[in-house]
Amino acid sequence: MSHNNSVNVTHIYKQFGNKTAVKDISFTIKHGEIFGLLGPNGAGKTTIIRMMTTLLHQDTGRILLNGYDTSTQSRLARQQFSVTGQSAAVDQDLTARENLMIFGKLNGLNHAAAHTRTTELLTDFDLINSADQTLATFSGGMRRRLDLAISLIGKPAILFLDEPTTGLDPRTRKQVWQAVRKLAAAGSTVLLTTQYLEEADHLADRIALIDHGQMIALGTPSELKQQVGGLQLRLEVPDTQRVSQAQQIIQEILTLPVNVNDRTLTALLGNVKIQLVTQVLQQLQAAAVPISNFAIEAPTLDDVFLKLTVGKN
Ligand SMILES: Nc1ncnc2c1ncn2[C@@H]1O[C@H](COP(=O)(O)OP(=O)(O)OP(=O)(O)O)[C@@H](O)[C@H]1O
Repeated sequence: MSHNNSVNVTHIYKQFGNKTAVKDISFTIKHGEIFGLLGPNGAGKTTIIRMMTTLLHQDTGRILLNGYDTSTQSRLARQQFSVTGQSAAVDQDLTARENLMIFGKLNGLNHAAAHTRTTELLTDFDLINSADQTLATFSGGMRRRLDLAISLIGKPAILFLDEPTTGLDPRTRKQVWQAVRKLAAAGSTVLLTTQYLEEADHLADRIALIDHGQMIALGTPSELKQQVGGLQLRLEVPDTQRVSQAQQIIQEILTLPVNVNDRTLTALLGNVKIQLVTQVLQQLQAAAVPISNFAIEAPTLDDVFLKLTVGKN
């Protein structure tokens, strides 16, 4: 069956008693896309995922996974996905290969098919050289890669990935990111929930920001950052006597508000042409205003998160 979108979520609502946990959420995810679902604690992410994975019924609205309705065709919908949690039910005393073989058979593969798939996954996740070691000897990163491999044994079209790198060091985190990218490149659709905005920034093609059960932003990481105001100019004038002169020069050229904090001047550049910044530097030099620090900074997803969700919780 072929469908334009891998996931279609349309106007879903969920109420617990008199608390509306999810309010009119809609989004689509394309085949092979990595989609990030972000939001502060209690925003409604888990409730959305539970409805998408058929563990909970939405009150109204519709969820289609590869065209199958999670409410009316739940068995077929369930065949479309796999869920990777923070702790897969693996056996510490068995080797990586043995664990994969067991899950292969649990997924209905015969011995030969389970063997082939196990070797494929061990290779894909760079575990082939440690395949016959027991999990007790595995590092956190190796364990996480094995968890991912296990959730892929039945070749799911859609993968729900919950906090895949929590507790991992930066190096092993990057290994997991690489494995996820490889997966999506091979055509799997990935729905990622994470507390690390940097992770979503690196991995997700698009991000939905949820707060109080509602979608408050949806876009690529760079589109979301644009909402904060794009690039920011920051410069420092060491001589406090000259700060207001510098502020005036910058304001005149950029025709933008310039904030002053002690010796540091900042201005959100918005749609201002970057060439104008060169003029700022030339004018400051012509006026003999010394500068001790200069930067043009891109906002981070943290800035987006703070701007769009702060004060509402
Ligand atoms: N079974 C339930 N009964 C009553 N209230 C619930 C239930 N499940 C969730 N809620 C409430 O719904 C809201 C959304 O919760 P949810 O767990 O979906 O948030 P979350 O975004 O996953 O949060 P976190 O990041 O902390 O896991 C919260 O206010 C929560 O208390």
